[in-house]
Amino acid sequence: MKTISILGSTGSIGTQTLDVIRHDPERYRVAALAAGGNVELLVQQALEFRPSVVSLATKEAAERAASMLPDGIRVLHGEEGLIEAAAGAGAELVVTALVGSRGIRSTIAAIEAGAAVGLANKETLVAAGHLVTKLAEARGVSILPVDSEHSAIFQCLNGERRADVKKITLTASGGAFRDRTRAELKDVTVEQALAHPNWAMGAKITVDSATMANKGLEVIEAHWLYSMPYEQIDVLLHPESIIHSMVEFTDNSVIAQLGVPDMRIPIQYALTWPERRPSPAPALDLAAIGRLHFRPMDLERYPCLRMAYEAGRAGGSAPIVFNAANEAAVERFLRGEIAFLEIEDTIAAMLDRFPPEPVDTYEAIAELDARVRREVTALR
Ligand SMILES: NC(=O)C1=CN([C@@H]2O[C@H](COP(=O)(O)OP(=O)(O)OC[C@H]3O[C@@H](n4cnc5c(N)ncnc54)[C@H](OP(=O)(O)O)[C@@H]3O)[C@@H](O)[C@H]2O)C=CC1
Ligand SMILES: CC(=O)[C@@H](O)[C@H](O)COP(=O)(O)O
Ligand SMILES: [Mn+2]
Repeated sequence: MKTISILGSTGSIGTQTLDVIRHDPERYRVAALAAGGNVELLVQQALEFRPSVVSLATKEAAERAASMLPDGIRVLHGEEGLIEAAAGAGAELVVTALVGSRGIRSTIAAIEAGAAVGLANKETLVAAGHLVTKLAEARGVSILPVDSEHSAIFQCLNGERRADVKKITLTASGGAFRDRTRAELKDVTVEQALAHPNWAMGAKITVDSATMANKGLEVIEAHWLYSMPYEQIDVLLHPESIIHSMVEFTDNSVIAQLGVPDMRIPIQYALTWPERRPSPAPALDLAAIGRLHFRPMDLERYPCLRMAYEAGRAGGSAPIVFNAANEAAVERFLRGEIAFLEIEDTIAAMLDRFPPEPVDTYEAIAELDARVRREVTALR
């Protein structure tokens, strides 16, 4: 039986992780669940899975949850509650499914406690990849990718020698606007940006898919997870999201991982690795799909991806600035305060305003992240 804590249990990844657990209940015990403000769903999950710790974002939310839960469950809140859920509930594996850079601190806490990490929160590696990978190595802790592309690469690299890898290729669906020109992006609405063609995900990542910032974050995530130079990380448009990513070797052999676009497959692999188990997700039927399509990536069409490559290559503070500017701009877009194309303008402005410099501690990352957010909020 594996003991698991889930940070962000009420979100898209969190609820699908619980679905994987529900499908194979003898194998898992849930140690802790942490969420933001969705008290009703968290309480429902706690009554079903009986963790010893739950945490919510605020004291008020935690008090409301406590009034609905039995005495045996400790109800915590805020950053301290998150850290306790990550590090104090005895989990062997912590699934990090918070959205955004607020996931960094609790991921570090899980690693410091010696727990393996099922990493969905890609912003952690984008902003703190240099610290988190070093810490995980020092503690002998595995970071198991949940992100579908990185799970695919993880599976393709199984048993291979790193020296034999020529390049990795991340596939990109193109998101909600894959068939629009840049001119056609001027007046797109929030509702249109949230209509991802293949995946049902949280709002922030769905907008990131539409701007291609998601693939930019994933390029940086792959750089840290697989110690891969940016020159050896490619992106290929693949509208069907059936090939989740691939690895090309020195002999020009290419190994790809395929499956239906259902996150329960990569989530489950992070939970069961190195074993495989029957999945609640449907099987892939290539004959029914018939054809798969591919298009080259155009960095002029997708400046967010170009800026992510540049920020990743520059290193130091640049990916932190890219990530914080993107998060704050997407929040503003979702609130209707800025237009879709102003997301990329905001990132460009922040990368100009904050030239790359070394950032070597978690505290310095958090401080820079907050400064960039303040600047974005103050724009216009
Ligand atoms: N969804 C997907 O298919 C994929 C997601 N990812 C990555 O996984 C991460 C999660 O994405 P996704 O599940 O889509 O996001 P969602 O928005 O669906 O879920 C976010 C979760 O974070 C919780 N949360 C928000 N604020 C706080 C807070 N202050 N304290 C504690 N918890 C908080 C939310 O709680 P509440 O709802 O209760 O407020 C919710 O449980 C992201 O980094 C994303 O990029 C990667 C690959 C695929
Ligand atoms: C499911 C998953 O891993 C997402 O990150 C997905 O990759 C988003 O799709 P895009 O390829 O459109 O970014
Ligand atoms: Mn992905």
